[in-house]
Amino acid sequence: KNFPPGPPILPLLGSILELALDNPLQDFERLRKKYGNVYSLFLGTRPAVVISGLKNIKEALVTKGSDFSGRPQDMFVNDAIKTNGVIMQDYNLVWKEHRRFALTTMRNFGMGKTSMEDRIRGEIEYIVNTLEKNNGKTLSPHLMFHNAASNIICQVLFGTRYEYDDHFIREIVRCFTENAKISNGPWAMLYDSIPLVRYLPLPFKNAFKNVETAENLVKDLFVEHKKTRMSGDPRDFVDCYFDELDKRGKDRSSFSENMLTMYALDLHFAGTDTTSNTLLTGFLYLMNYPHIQERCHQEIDKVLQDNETVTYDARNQMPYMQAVIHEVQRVANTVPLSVFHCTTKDTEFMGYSIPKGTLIIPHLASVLKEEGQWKFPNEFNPDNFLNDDGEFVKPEAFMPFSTGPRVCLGEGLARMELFLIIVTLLRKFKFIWPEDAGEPDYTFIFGATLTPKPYRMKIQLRKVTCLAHIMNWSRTTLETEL
Ligand code: HEM
Repeated sequence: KNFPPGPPILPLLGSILELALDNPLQDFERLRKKYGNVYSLFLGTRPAVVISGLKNIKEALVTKGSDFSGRPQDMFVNDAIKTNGVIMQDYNLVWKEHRRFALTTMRNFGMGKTSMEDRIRGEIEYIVNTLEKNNGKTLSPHLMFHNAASNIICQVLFGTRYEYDDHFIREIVRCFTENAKISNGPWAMLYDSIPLVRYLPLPFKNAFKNVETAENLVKDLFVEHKKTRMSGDPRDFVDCYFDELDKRGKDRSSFSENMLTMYALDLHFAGTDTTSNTLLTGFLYLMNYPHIQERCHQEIDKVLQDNETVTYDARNQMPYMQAVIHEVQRVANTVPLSVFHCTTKDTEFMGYSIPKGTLIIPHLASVLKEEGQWKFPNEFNPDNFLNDDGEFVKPEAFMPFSTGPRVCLGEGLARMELFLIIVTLLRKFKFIWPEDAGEPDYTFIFGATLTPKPYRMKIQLRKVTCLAHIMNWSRTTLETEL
């Protein structure tokens, strides 16, 4: 009663036939135009409310944050991850304690401070090496960026990085890629809509096996950590968690080794595809808007001059670069439907009644292109983030990390990664759309995150202007020649 309007509901299927399974984003937009910024859908027998537009998303996720910050608990994805970890944890003490722990830990490790920067810069050296080896040639950057994002989060979690053919990382990536596909596909939909099928040996069982495989791999790492850790002198996130377990003694509240296993996998999953897909989108646009890339080069050269390292602080002197990176995130639209929320109690919203346990889909994509919020909603244009004086400004509608109590926990880390990687690479290289590549395709492959279609980029070392750069360039060029 008084539930938001929506398309007709079929028995068992609900309104699922309204959505194209391979990419429902256009359907979400079509339904928004027909039923308004707050409308309902039935995913099988499960009621859901889709919320679009800045005003409504803010009202739900911020103003009524405690009513709207739950997570659904009886879906395929919960059973697959056994409801440990933080991403799918309900709005409860376990979530609160673990979220606070991660934020404090990452801050102490330098979330916004130098040591986190060093971890990121260390990984950037590997990207630079790869690009230098390909000077004058073309390469496909997908694996390179994926590996870099994965390694940065591995450095934070486990204090180590991995070559891409390493068994550990290959298996983790395989498990998550397969599970992301199963979670977004028809088997998960069937699992969620018709509870009886859950007991049948259908392909979704593979997802449970994959989670077990990933858990066992991480548990092996914990064994190693326990052998070498020094209590009170943590090297990484896992050590910090063990210190926390020691500190809590018998009264561990929600902290446990099982929880850590899924938590580590959660953070790795959340921090890899998101960041790497944003980077891929960034370089796709920078190559095809050479005048924007050229302006980035000019600002970087002017601000950094012959400073050897790129620091995160330098962003405050680079309004244009900041605008470009934010614009990349706006068009990348990496997590278009956020992570699904759930109402924690019966609540009133925009004149509608929404019962406790209703699935909430924050349609972030609608805000990132909302008419009236942006100067150029449908263009790639850094002016969206610059005022008339050329200063960087961030409109309220910039919410690729979502908003409210559930806002992305890795936002600080992700922003630092994007700035350091993009600026360091643009400082050293020019990225060119290959002559034989045809027209660029800006459409995305739909999944838990949006991925740009595969592309190649041509690498050209820039004519270097400062001494530190010349020295560095000569050494690496010489090494390559040798
Ligand atoms: C460009 C990169 C990234 C984007 C666009 C992004 C976006 C998002 C979004 C939209 C959500 C859902 C928020 C909600 O439920 O309302 C989220 C949640 C989350 N993100 Fe990110 N993210 C990024 C990078 C990262 C990184 C690097 C980490 C790892 C440290 C991370 C960890 C998480 C976690 C743990 C959550 C769940 C938070 C909770 O449920 O309380 N993310 N992210």
